[in-house]
Amino acid sequence: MSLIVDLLLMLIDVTYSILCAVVRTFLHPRLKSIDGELCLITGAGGVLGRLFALEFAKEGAHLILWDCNTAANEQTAQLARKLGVEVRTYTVDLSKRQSIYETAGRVRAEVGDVDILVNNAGVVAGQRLLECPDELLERTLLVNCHALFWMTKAFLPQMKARNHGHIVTIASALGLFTTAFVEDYCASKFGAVGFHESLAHELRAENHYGIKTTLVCPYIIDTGMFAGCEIRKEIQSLIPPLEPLYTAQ
Ligand SMILES: NC(=O)C1=CN([C@@H]2O[C@H](COP(=O)(O)OP(=O)(O)OC[C@H]3O[C@@H](n4cnc5c(N)ncnc54)[C@H](OP(=O)(O)O)[C@@H]3O)[C@@H](O)[C@H]2O)C=CC1
Ligand SMILES: CC1=C(/C=C/C(C)=C/C=C/C(C)=C/C=O)C(C)(C)CCC1
Repeated sequence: MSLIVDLLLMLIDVTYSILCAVVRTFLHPRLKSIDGELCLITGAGGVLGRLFALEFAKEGAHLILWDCNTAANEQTAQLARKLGVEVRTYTVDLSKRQSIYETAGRVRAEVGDVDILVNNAGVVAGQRLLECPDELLERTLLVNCHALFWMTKAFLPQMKARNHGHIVTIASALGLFTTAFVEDYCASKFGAVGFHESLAHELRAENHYGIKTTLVCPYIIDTGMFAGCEIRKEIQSLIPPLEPLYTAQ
């Protein structure tokens, strides 16, 4: 009996979500202007991070780009500068709390208050749990989940003081449901989703309506991060990987 009720509830939920998506296809939500805003993107040397940087730059936002890969981060910066915005790059290890706090201090001193924070950097161990070195499993939690605490502690106070800001969490569909062999990733992304939801509640409870939050939970994107990941052959063509540019836009 409870299985039938569960199935019915799921059907109502899915139907409602599809209806909302159809309505949004025709009635686009109002876009807010980010012209002149200061936007910090983590993992900006990666595939999605670079595309986010370029999309934000096209809208006139100035950029602060963070990545552990200095060369890739600089490449993103060069591409963004061609679009006429100011860009600063910082090399940082998001798996280390001290590295985050030190770099955040430099940003506050050298550039000023961040308006939009895009927590995009992410990693996956990519090995079976029992064969995976402990450090690699730990790193996934540190980068995908713990870093959200430290980034928010570093930049939310100035947002609260101005009642202005936006915190974007790039989580994953694997923060909403699970599949096999990605225990570290699922644990970290479920953590990211929980973090986002609690933070959104906090901002509402404190009447900080000028600070927005956005949670992004994409399915597999064609960036190479999940290159070996395949779904059942029968449904592969029905749900192909997402295009990186489509996802960023
Ligand atoms: N690709 C996919 O299928 C999906 C991805 N996502 C999420 O989207 C986000 C972006 O993914 P994607 O663009 O594919 O990944 P990429 O690997 O292309 O980009 C991630 C970037 O983050 C950097 N990075 C990794 N670890 C650290 C660290 N400790 N400190 C600082 N920077 C670091 C990487 O540097 P380096 O390359 O040197 O490690 C890289 O430049 C991630 O959060 C991911 O979980 C969500 C759903 C699906
Ligand atoms: C869509 C879908 C499925 C597979 C989902 C997968 C495999 C998602 C992987 C997401 C990743 C790797 C995200 C990275 O952040 C199932 C379970 C077959 C059931 C049918 C719907």
